[in-house]
Amino acid sequence: MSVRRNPGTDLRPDWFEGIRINTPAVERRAATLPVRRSLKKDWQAAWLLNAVRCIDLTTLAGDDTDDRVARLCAKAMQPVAPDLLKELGVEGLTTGAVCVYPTMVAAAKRALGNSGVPVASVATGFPAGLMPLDLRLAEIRYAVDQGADEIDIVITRAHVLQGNWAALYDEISAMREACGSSRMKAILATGDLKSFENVAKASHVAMQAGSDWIKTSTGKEGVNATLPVSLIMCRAIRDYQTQSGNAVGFKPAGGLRTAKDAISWQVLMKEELGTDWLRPDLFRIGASSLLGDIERQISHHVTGRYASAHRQAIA
Ligand SMILES: O=C[C@H](O)COP(=O)(O)O
Repeated sequence: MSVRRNPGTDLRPDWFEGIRINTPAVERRAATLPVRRSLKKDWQAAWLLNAVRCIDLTTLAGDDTDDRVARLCAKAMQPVAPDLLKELGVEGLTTGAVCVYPTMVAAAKRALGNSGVPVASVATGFPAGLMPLDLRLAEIRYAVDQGADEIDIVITRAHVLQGNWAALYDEISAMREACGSSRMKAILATGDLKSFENVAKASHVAMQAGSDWIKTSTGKEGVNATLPVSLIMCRAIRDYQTQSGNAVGFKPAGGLRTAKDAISWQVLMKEELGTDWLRPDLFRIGASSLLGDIERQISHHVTGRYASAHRQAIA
């Protein structure tokens, strides 16, 4: 299967400079999403299983070890108990990827073997990104050498806050080049960007510079993924596709913890971008502790009761 890439474009400020956001309208629209669908039971299970295949199962903690990463990878390869999957008639379900720090990539690759589950590595001085550019690029190359299939970069927030779109474009383009054939997600750290206009413009620049996905947050900002900010980013993806013909993926990350969150974000993708954006090549959910609640709800769907805690996912 050929791997989808966004080739990017030249920097085109004319594609985004005129953007104005009607904040109350965005917030009203986002507020309707969690209640928009009263999903029938069977559909609910299907949406939860789909969320699982789109999760970037993540550990990004200072006390990560090879053993913890190996346990995470075991969960990524078998995210839902086999007896539940059998009842649902589902085989071969894995998460979309695992996401780790660069020094954990080799351990993740070893643990995942030939399962086909990709390894995503954060890089570029995650989470703040305040390192000289040559060191950030070297970190990308290190993660790629270790075997990372995907690289989650962070941007220099100051470039956005100062409206320095050329500097932002050049930085992300250089990162894209350093990624080589590994696909790149650009983390905008939207909680740091001060306005919806900045989020929209940074989304456009990141896509023009060749990001394969745009991602909301590191999980370490004061405010991480929200539905209003995700709506802004999805509309930027839609506009960029109209302007350039290229499809770019979306990854909300940070603070997504419940099965209800997983469904709300999928409703957003379906309504704003269409069903192509419910597949792992165009949609990922970055989460360290979402899978447990999803498995709980799937278990309830299959057995009619909630399983005891020891049966639930570590993540
Ligand atoms: O990219 C993924 C995020 O770091 C995960 O954030 P979380 O720990 O709030 O789920």
